Amino acid sequence: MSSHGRGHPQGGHDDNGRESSPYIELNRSAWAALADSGIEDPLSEREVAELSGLGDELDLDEVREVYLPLSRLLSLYVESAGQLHRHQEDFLHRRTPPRTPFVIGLAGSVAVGKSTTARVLQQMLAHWPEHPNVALVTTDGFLYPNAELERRGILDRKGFPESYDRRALLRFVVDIKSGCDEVLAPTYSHLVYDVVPDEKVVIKRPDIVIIEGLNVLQPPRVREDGTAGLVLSDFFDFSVYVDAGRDKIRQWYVDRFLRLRKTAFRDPGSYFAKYGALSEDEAVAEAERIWDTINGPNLVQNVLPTRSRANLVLRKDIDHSVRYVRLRKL
Ligand SMILES: Nc1ncnc2c1ncn2[C@@H]1O[C@H](COP(=O)(O)OP(=O)(O)O)[C@@H](O)[C@H]1O
Ligand SMILES: CC(C)(COP(=O)(O)O)[C@@H](O)C(=O)NCCC(=O)O
Repeated sequence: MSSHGRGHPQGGHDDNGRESSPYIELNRSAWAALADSGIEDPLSEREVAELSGLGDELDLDEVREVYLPLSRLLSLYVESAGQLHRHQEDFLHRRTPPRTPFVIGLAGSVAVGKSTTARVLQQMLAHWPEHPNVALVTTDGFLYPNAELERRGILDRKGFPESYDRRALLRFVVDIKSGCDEVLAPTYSHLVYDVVPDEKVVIKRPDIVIIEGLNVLQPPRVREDGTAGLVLSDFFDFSVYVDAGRDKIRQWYVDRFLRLRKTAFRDPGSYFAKYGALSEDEAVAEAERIWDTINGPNLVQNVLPTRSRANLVLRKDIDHSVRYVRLRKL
């Protein structure tokens, strides 16, 4: 265990008598010190402001202290994955190895700020000349359409594992990893609260693909005969879990709902336009109801249990800044 990290109760002891653990936990300043001080600011103040999601605080310090070390670490992983892939192709005597994009899974609760993290990583990784083409895909496009969720009686379980077309998601990531020149991803509109049937994201010859969503780290389901198939995360080269205390995330969800009430919900096309007329107290009660019946239970039952599977956990404080980082070192 590092002197600046925190101990873990699980595991025995290593040769030096220290507690052994597959994780290393670094507080913010210890993690920030891993950024190469020789590198100038990777993003401008304006870029940072544009990347920040609704209600998500993001500033240059966060980029320098949290995301710069992370993008350096990820670049090491990208390089070594590329080398390993080339060695394996040599072993197979394949003369023209297919390109295999590096895939990053990004998980975490609704309203924890995954999309901001994903956008920052996308921009920063694209600044490295070795891998300029970084694509970002959110899994909400793979949700079943509302009509299908209704037919299955699970419209009030949007975001739960069964609300996604998991087979299509798996096919998508296999196509990406197989080096297909062009892969299409379906899209979702938060405004309409449904998938958009005719709108696809086109992913062309990417170097890196970030797949962001609540349930990207779900383990496989065990079939009746005891076997289990492949899952999305089997194709991840690295995974990040954005984490915060449950009460904090609930608060952020309610705060965001109140902000959306003054912005997006005013749009007559919004599924939530009906909430525009609610008083502040009624809006808080409605946001808390949605949280306590859908997003909160999904977090506890399905999302949180996948946290230990991530290579890296970014743990946020109430002000949305990352307080410590936990890396799987083994
Ligand atoms: N009802 C909504 N109307 C418009 N935008 C929304 C709505 N709900 C969420 N969003 C936006 O969609 C994005 C994804 O939100 P979410 O899935 O909660 O993930 P996260 O907060 O972890 O990024 C965020 O940028 C958020 O501001
Ligand atoms: C669309 C979502 C399931 C998130 O999907 P993701 O991109 O994580 O796959 C979520 O934002 C959502 O709408 N949940 C349903 C409950 C609610 O209205 O907040």
